[in-house]
Amino acid sequence: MTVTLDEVVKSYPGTPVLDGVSLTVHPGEFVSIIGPSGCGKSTIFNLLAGLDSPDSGTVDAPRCGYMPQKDLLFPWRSILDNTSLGLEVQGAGKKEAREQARELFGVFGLAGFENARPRELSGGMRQRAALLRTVVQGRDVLLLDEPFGALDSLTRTSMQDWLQGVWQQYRWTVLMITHDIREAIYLSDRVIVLSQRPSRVVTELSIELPRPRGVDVITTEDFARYERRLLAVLHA
Ligand SMILES: Nc1ncnc2c1ncn2[C@@H]1O[C@H](COP(=O)(O)OP(=O)(O)OP(=O)(O)O)[C@@H](O)[C@H]1O
Repeated sequence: MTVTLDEVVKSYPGTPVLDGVSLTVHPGEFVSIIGPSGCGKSTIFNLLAGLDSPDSGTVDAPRCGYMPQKDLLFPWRSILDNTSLGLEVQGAGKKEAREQARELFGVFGLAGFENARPRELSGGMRQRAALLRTVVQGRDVLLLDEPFGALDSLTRTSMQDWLQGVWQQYRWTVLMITHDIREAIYLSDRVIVLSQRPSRVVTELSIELPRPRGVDVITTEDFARYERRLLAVLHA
């Protein structure tokens, strides 16, 4: 099912945020949103997740799994119980929820950590656990709000590489917010650039780099060309 925002306008008291934003994400696509700080990226996610409503325009989204910037893992729950929580909230039995989550532990690089507490995990592992919790809920679309924003650059690079690989395998429909142009290019089929607040879509760039992508794609001339185009738009 396709995600669509059509001419969406949204203001908070005294702050016009979205000024007619239109965008589409097709099933199985990986799309990134980049734009200046405060331009309304998280607001778009809140609208898609049904946590807020637009002043005008339409939002048409299937059921979205939302991974917020903070991992929000409960410190007192095991990783298995943290990752099965979303399914339990949706009404699944505890045993069934745990089994479904457990099946993904290998792919998410968490095998053997089922009974660990969040504090025992590295930053990258915590983010993978938060993503696992979102994915296991079986939503049609994943909304990832700066999933790697808080990680150091080496961990971040290996997480991007890992996400590229699992996405290639599962082909989830993903909409991701990032501040990192290279991350957007490396992972996405399409990059959407927003203007300063009140924001509109200024550019959409299709990333036609062959998949699966390895880290060596980052040093290619095609990659550099995409990077230059996005930098030019963002600093126009
Ligand atoms: N619930 C709210 N009530 C009032 N103002 C809000 C609310 N949510 C967001 N805003 C304001 O709306 C603007 C856009 O916020 P939003 O978090 O969507 O931007 P963003 O692009 O995600 O920012 P960043 O890149 O810094 O994470 C900001 O000025 C913010 O202060």
